[in-house]
Amino acid sequence: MSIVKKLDISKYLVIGPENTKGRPVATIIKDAVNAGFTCIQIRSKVASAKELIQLTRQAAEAIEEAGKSKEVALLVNDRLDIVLAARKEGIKVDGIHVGQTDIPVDVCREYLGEELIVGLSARADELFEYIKTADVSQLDYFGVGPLRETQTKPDCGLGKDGRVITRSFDDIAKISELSSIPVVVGGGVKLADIPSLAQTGADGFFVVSAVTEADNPKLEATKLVNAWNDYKSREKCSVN
Ligand SMILES: Cc1ncc(COP(=O)(O)OP(=O)(O)O)c(N)n1
Ligand SMILES: Cc1ncsc1CCOP(=O)(O)O
Ligand SMILES: [Mg+2]
Repeated sequence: MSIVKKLDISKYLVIGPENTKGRPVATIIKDAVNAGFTCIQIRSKVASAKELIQLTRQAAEAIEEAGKSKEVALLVNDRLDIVLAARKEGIKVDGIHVGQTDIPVDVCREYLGEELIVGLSARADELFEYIKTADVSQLDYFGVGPLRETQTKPDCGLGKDGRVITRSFDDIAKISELSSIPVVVGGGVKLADIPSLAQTGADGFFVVSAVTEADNPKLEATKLVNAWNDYKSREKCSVN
């Protein structure tokens, strides 16, 4: 089965070398995947193309070493060229995440085909209307946020008036209900937020610093995974 059909964005790590306090990106990815993270995105605003390809290779190897290549998707942020170059080198990379001002979704789809993943950050302004009306025919999921302002991406959620629009748990519940494709929520998400986020009906959470800046990334990743899974298994019991 292609990875796009079993895409799991419930526990999603976004990571680059600028986030890790000097520690190897691949080691933190391996820790996160072993802890139960289900999706990894390589995101760097400072790495060169060559470095991004190398990071993608190391990430793919880390996922492989954890024995999770068939279920954990590896995406690259922004850079269609890196996805294509990495795949040409035989690296198992599964798709791309783009934002509203990045390469258009239809171009990504044209180059990546139907078997790879294309994720898109939802707009900040008029978000409810956007989620209701956006063309999602070539998309696999929406990234939504921020829950709160974050130093990792200070421009996240910037509205037309130059102010950051944060999302309440009620907003996220509404967005999750309105969206016809899966929704993953990030931006300032910490361990204490996971139970409330899991209750919103969102398909998952994404984090950078909660894992990448932790003294013990594996322990923090495990706590995040357990918090999400605990809520979801309790929810399942109460339905059955
Ligand atoms: C899962 C996920 N959601 C949103 C984003 C933000 O993407 P974008 O708006 O393009 O901003 P940059 O990450 O490129 O700064 C994301 N990367 N991942
Ligand atoms: C990549 C990205 N996109 C929206 S917020 C963000 C960064 C979130 O970082 P953190 O989890 O450290 O707040
Ligand atoms: Mg982007």
